[in-house]
Amino acid sequence: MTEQRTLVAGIDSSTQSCKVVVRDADTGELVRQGRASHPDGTEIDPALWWGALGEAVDQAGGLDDVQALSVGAQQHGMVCLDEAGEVVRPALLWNDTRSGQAALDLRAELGADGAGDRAWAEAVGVVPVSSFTVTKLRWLARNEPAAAERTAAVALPHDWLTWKLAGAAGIETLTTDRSDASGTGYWSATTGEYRRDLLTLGLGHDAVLPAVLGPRDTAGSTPTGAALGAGAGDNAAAGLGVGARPGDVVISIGTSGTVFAVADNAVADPSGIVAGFADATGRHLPLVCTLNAARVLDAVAGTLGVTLDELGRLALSAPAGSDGLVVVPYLEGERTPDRPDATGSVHGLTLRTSTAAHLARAAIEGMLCGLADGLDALIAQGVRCDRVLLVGGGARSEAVCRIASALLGRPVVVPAPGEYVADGAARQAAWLLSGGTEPPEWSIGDTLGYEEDAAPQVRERYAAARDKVLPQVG
Ligand SMILES: Nc1ncnc2c1ncn2[C@@H]1O[C@H](COP(=O)(O)OP(=O)(O)O)[C@@H](O)[C@H]1O
Ligand SMILES: O=C(CO)[C@@H](O)[C@H](O)COP(=O)(O)O
Repeated sequence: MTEQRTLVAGIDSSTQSCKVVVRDADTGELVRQGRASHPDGTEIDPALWWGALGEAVDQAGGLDDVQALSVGAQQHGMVCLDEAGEVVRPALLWNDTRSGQAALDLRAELGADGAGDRAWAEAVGVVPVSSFTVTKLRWLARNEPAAAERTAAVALPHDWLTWKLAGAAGIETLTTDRSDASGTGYWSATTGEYRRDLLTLGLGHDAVLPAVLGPRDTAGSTPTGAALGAGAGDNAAAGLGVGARPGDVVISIGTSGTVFAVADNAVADPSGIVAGFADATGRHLPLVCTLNAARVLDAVAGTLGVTLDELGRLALSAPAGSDGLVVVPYLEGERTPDRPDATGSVHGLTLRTSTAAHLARAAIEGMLCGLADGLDALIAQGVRCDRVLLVGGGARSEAVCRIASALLGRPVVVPAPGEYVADGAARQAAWLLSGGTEPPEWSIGDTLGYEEDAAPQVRERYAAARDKVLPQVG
């Protein structure tokens, strides 16, 4: 007789797609998985996330035999609901930069000459930039006042999906978790409390906010009786998925580029470079995020008319530093540094550097230099870095892994290609079932290690070019 095993599921509703994994709760073994695409764009009707989730679940063979599941999702997205729980307008995503001015206004309103930035960092661990929910709410209040007025509750992507999976009862039943609440700009990871005054400063009035669950709390159950975990922001879920411990720094190269670490203490960085988020285990997750990561590779591969694999091969055929060619990759504006209106630029063009190989390498180097700057900022905040783990779609490229090791000046460890956000959500669901004080031990399997000669000169030249960019037109 075959032994009945307990199954859990994890969902990653990320910027570009929805991924579902079904795993054995005890061993973590992958049993089934599915995936469906999201449309492009920086605002999206949440119904499209729900549709993609259904498609990905179907592809993963359904969830009827699953005993618990959790949702991880892109952070910060503004999902406004009215009294009846209807979506008020399409969600504005983390990478939508229209609220750049709103961010500046919110900072100035808490104090002049940098005092406002310090006040925000102390209050909620972040200094407003266009990514955060509170600045999107301010944009809404100023530009679509009727929609702001109709907004009775504000949720994040994973809150809304979890609520839908639980049957979407009234807006007062919405839940979130510490990690995602910490990216709103109106919840403090230090006190564990909402700052309703800051919500009101953004939206113009108070609203229902999701109850903030602890890592092992339940958000209810699905109609088929599966327990719902608290869920998490995608970076916190990835941290759980790779089993990050204090001393590990995770660099994720997806639509966003992120550099983060699990830490015992909260960070409050008044420069705003390091965000003082919470993690998915009850600890903290200081994090640096760039807007331009894997899509830079997509864009340059498209320009050159090559596949991503060919782009990597071309890049490795050019010398380190691309003979002085530098790509500053602000293709969607940038968040770190805070340049919502910037465009990308290419410097150092000569007859010698005007080759596909030079451009391919310079694009990968430029994208990674932004992340290397992020690692420096994290370390400057006192974060330990004993080991760097590289994950996300971009980590599937050998060229990215090799060049990352050279630019970071450290070895990098690359887990086997996988869906670590969805895995982290599944692990949280397994934790809910086990009820242990720590998540169940799941192995991430074999890893690859890359250790290249350090190339500080590449970062120095990038630093000289980094600020020489034009604003967007119009
Ligand atoms: N072999 C590869 N080489 C380089 N990049 C890759 C490769 N495979 C996938 N990617 C990149 O992965 C990205 C998607 O990564 P992912 O982590 O799934 O993003 P997100 O979670 O933000 O939706 C794509 O933009 C693509 O450029
Ligand atoms: O804004 C952040 C982190 O602060 C991003 O990391 C988003 O959470 C989007 O993630 P991906 O879709 O790129 O994984």
